[in-house]
Amino acid sequence: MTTPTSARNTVRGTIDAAALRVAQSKAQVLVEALPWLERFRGALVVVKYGGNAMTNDALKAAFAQDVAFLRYAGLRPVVVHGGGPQIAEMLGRLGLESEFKGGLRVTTPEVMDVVRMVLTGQVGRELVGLLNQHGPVAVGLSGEDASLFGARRRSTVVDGEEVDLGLVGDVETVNPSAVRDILDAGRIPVVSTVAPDLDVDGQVLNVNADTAAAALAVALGASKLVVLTDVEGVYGSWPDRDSLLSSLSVSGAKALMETVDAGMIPKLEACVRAVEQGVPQAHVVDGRQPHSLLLEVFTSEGIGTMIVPDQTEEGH
Ligand SMILES: Nc1ncnc2c1ncn2[C@@H]1O[C@H](COP(=O)(O)OP(=O)(O)O)[C@@H](O)[C@H]1O
Ligand SMILES: CC(=O)N[C@@H](CCC(=O)OP(=O)(O)O)C(=O)O
Repeated sequence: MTTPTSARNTVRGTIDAAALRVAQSKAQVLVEALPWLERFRGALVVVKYGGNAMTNDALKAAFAQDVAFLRYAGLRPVVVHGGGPQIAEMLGRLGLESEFKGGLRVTTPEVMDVVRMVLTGQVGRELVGLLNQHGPVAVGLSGEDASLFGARRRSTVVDGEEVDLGLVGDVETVNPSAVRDILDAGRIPVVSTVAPDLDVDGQVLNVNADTAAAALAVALGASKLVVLTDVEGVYGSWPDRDSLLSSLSVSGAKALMETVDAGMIPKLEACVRAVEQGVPQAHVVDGRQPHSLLLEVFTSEGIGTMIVPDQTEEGH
């Protein structure tokens, strides 16, 4: 844990006008956060951290600072992480191949072993370690623990044809009691999204982390779902960089799903699912920008794209 340095017993000298302006602008940042601190005090926020946003150690450390900040500011963050690129890297090292269809990884039993090992044993552990540098707060668990998730196998449709994805599932049941226990103890749950198969005892399924995060946000009655990814937000006409949307209604998001590329489909599906089932707002935010989570929660303009129920035009 970092200890704040004390300025006591040191001579400051004269504060010049420029230094005073800097100090005042720092105070202004804190004051701008006040209404959001008041509004979200005690609020449960599910944060989905995508593997593509974990590009370097500094960014991961900044993410851990943000989540710890939320916790110490009195919110109740729940982290749900992905790890697609990390799974790909390990598959490569082991000489195994896998392909994506409709944004989902075709998962053989061998690939499933690697998915489980990387998500629960590697990515989840690393995030828990980073968070615990800010105090003994983070507890990792997977969708297998205390029956957190239950999933059923799913297929996908590509070019009008149904395609088998192997051991890939959709989360159909959520038992959030283990997550609640961790929250009630004042800690931060860090969830890996491997899920037991409801139809085959002992079988686990690979589920998309965006959709699992949405299902958990609904089951927990979260105030927000924030999806951190590798793009500034949702673009109305991708890849036109002038078409970044600051907010989007559920109907708008559904219409857009017809046009977006693979990676964005599960994200929009997840946000729509969360908002339709009672989460007041979902956000797609650029995880490559340090502290994007803090900017989303504690600044008046927020960042990225906010998805809200139809006919809602409120600030974040
Ligand atoms: N309309 C759109 N707006 C933003 N990104 C889009 C859109 N359509 C497709 N994309 C693609 O979706 C990607 C995000 O998905 P993905 O890479 O799977 O993220 P993650 O690993 O965080 O789950 C973006 O990098 C972009 O290439
Ligand atoms: C079925 C499916 O595609 N599962 C994903 C699970 C990890 C994930 O979703 O990671 P990101 O959030 O980093 O994309 C996969 O195997 O890559």
